[in-house]
Amino acid sequence: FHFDSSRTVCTVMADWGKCLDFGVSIARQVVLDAFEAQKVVSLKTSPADLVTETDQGVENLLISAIKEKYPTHKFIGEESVAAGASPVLTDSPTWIIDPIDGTTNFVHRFPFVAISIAFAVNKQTEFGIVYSCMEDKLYRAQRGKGAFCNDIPLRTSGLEDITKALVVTEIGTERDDLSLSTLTSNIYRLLKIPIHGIRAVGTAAVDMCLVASAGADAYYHVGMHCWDIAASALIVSEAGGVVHDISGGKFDLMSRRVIAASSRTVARGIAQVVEAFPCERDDGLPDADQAIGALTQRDGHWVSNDFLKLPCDKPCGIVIESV
Ligand SMILES: O=P(O)(O)O[C@H]1[C@H](O)[C@@H](O)[C@@H](O)[C@@H](O)[C@@H]1O
Ligand SMILES: [Mg+2]
Ligand SMILES: [Mg+2]
Repeated sequence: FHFDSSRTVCTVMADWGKCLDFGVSIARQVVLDAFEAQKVVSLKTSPADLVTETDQGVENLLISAIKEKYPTHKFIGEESVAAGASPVLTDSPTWIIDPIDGTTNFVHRFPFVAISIAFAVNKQTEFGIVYSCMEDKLYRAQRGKGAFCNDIPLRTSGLEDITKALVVTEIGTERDDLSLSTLTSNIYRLLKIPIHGIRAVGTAAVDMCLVASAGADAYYHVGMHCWDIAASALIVSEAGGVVHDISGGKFDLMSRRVIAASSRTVARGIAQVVEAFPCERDDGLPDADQAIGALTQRDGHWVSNDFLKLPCDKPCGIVIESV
């Protein structure tokens, strides 16, 4: 099976604007109509991880609208994954969808709620949009073609001096001691640099679009999901920003760790003081920390105390001569 990604991307590119504008315009009306209404709220992974019938309805609406046009494409949707669908990103053309980013805000009528849709081929995001519903701001980017908000070009602040930075992050849905102590100590260490301040809007997608539009200078988080940031990571980089792993290394969309910043200097400054707590990758593969954690010392060697499952899904042992 040879997948001609260039043709598919061009085809989808040719009319993604119309297709998505159509999908978003319907989804937008559903969200706005439901914003003031009473909601039926369910819990997912914690007492703070909320979902409503509107999240599920908007996701179904978007997926069926896109499927009608591109029946062979794949989907990673937040609520489909919650219902058991596989979140593994393959080389196939894949739509990564967060139907309502900021569900807690939506439930409480805190007016920052976004729809996030990204399109990836060969695991590379080709375009993405974030629609901030209550602000009526449509952020969009196409790889190599810049980033825009309501068709106005976006540029990050370009700030290099972290002591002058306004940083956004999220409290997330974790409520265990390790996650919360890591999260709060990260905020403490950042403020002691010092920096100008920290904000949390309640939607990762809008947080990152604030970095792209110079409303903030950086965003960092551990625990969000690929659907929260797939579109906005491209919007930040197309606005001249940088997107890295929380360690300052290479960004990995499925790792649930990110720093998006106005410059590499600011990103490095954040990476030097923030720590990550362990959280399972979106695709369920072992991450580097877990892999090392799975090793024990024996006869002076580091040996794997169980087999690591690698992307090839074949068990294998690894021996590290020295660490
Ligand atoms: O509202 P969601 O789509 O669930 O995304 C939220 C997430 O649940 C929360 O943990 C935070 O990471 C927010 O920044 C996300 O936008
Ligand atoms: Mg989200
Ligand atoms: Mg969501």
